Amino acid sequence: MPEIEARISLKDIVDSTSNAVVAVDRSGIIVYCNRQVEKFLELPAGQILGSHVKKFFPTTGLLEVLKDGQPQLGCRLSLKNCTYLSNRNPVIVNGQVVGAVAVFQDVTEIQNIIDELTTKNEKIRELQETLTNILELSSDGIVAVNRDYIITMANQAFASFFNKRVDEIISQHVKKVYGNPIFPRAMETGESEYGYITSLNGQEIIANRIPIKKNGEIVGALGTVVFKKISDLQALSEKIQKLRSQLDFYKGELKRAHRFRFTFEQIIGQSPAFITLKETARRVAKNESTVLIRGESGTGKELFAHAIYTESRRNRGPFIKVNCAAVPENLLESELFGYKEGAFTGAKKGGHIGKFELADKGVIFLDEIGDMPLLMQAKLLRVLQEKEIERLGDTRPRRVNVRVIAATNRDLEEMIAKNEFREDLYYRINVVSLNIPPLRERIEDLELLIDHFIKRFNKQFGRRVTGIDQEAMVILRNHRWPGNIRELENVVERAFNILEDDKIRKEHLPLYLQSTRKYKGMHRGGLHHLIEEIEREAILDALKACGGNKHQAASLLGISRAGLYKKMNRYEL
Ligand SMILES: Nc1ncnc2c1ncn2[C@@H]1O[C@H](COP(=O)(O)OP(=O)(O)OP(=O)(O)O)[C@@H](O)[C@H]1O
Repeated sequence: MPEIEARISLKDIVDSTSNAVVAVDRSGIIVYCNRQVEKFLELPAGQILGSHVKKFFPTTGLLEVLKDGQPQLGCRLSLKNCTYLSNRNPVIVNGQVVGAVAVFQDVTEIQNIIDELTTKNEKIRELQETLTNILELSSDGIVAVNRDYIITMANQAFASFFNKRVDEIISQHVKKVYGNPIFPRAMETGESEYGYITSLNGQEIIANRIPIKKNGEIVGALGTVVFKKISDLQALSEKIQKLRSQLDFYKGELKRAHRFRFTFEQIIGQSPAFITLKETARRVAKNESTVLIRGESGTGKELFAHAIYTESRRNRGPFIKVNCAAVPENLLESELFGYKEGAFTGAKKGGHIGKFELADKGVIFLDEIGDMPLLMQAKLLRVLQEKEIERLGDTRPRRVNVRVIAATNRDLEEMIAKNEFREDLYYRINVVSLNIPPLRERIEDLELLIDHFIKRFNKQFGRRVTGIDQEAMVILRNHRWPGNIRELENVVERAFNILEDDKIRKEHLPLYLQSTRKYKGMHRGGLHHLIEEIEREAILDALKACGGNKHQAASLLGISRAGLYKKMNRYEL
């Protein structure tokens, strides 16, 4: 020992520690500092010794230690962005405090670690709170177990299956809480299972079980109850089914609406009366009034109804068409107003939405309103007045926001006189009336219309037909056009099917239009055969001109409907 003392002084030892050491005398004057202090203050000892300690360490506690003789241990202080732990002790000689010494240790790194841990702890606490919130907000029952089937986490929705609180089931073995543990498979195979049916406390449920893995090893499992009652699922499935069929319907209607979305620009006609009519219709489109469109068959009533809808504020809503003449009388009510599930035998499950409900916020187009049975007319009137419908078999009224556009080719005034049409309904729907003139009354539009159809069929057939020759034009101009524009459209389409060059000529027109053709074919089977051939072709043409409507075709041909059916049978049409 004495030898070591000779070679290593006490100063050398104190200088070698990583701690800084400062000693003051009774009056606080620095009498000693080691090399760490010189380094820290970046001054040589000569400039430190003899100065008052406050000069270099303004917050020092050494003066207090000098005063009360009590050591101060483990004090934390910050100097030059570093954190130090300081132990301050009095220097006592002969029972008297003759000075004080402070030893500082740089703990910045430790402090940084502590700070980091504190922040992490805070984050963990926040995460825990979020998780607890999620668990409690979820209406699905959630439970987690560890490898030993001890419940480590659960929410109230799950605990409620057993009429318990969460804290009563946490840390319990699953078997203690409920008889049939739902986890073994997930725990053993490590595979998730979704949507399996099981029972929990006597209640049939649909659940998922998912293994919890850590570093590839199964450490537990998570169970979630998706449906508390199977009946919930059935109700949901029915709802989806219903929505799906509604969606299909809407898709179809949307397609139709896109296909047939007509504007006034597409309604061809330059005759003065027609221009005035279009202007009136445009104006009418902007308000909400019910519109009655009148005109012979094929004059473009539906086209006008569409254009009014397209130009109206309701054009983002649906356009729903009902052909009152085409729907059998006994089905018209359910077609218009829908029915409730079980309303009658054969009623669809989930009921059926009527056209009025489907047209909500849009337009309903009641075509051939003159053919609506009287009983339905009364029901329609009530809906128009009350703006509410009742589904068949349902007493709950449902509000509908629908604009009505009706059309007919019948003489409603005459029908009223014969008690075939209700006068009150007539006044309800006849708020604004648009009369579309037949083609023969605006024959000046014929050429324009033919041009329009030629362009359309050129596109459709990929042809380059340039027009119609003079002879054919004269024939068409002299025709009475009982089938109106529809008939003309069919005549042009028929010509496209037979012509080979670029002009429509007389021979491309249907037989009933070309008066000379009758005599061809005499040689083939005599007069009787010829008459039959002409009759057959005339029926075909009339049907085409009337879009397949037999009632109209019969009146076009000037025969009864029964007569038309007979002839159609005979010619196997
Ligand atoms: N002004 C027109 N311009 C162009 N095409 C027209 C015009 N008017 C009618 N059409 C066409 O004629 C055909 C018949 O029109 P629409 O169905 O609108 O007649 P409608 O009066 O409603 O017939 P119906 O009384 O038989 O129901 C449609 O193909 C339509 O596109």
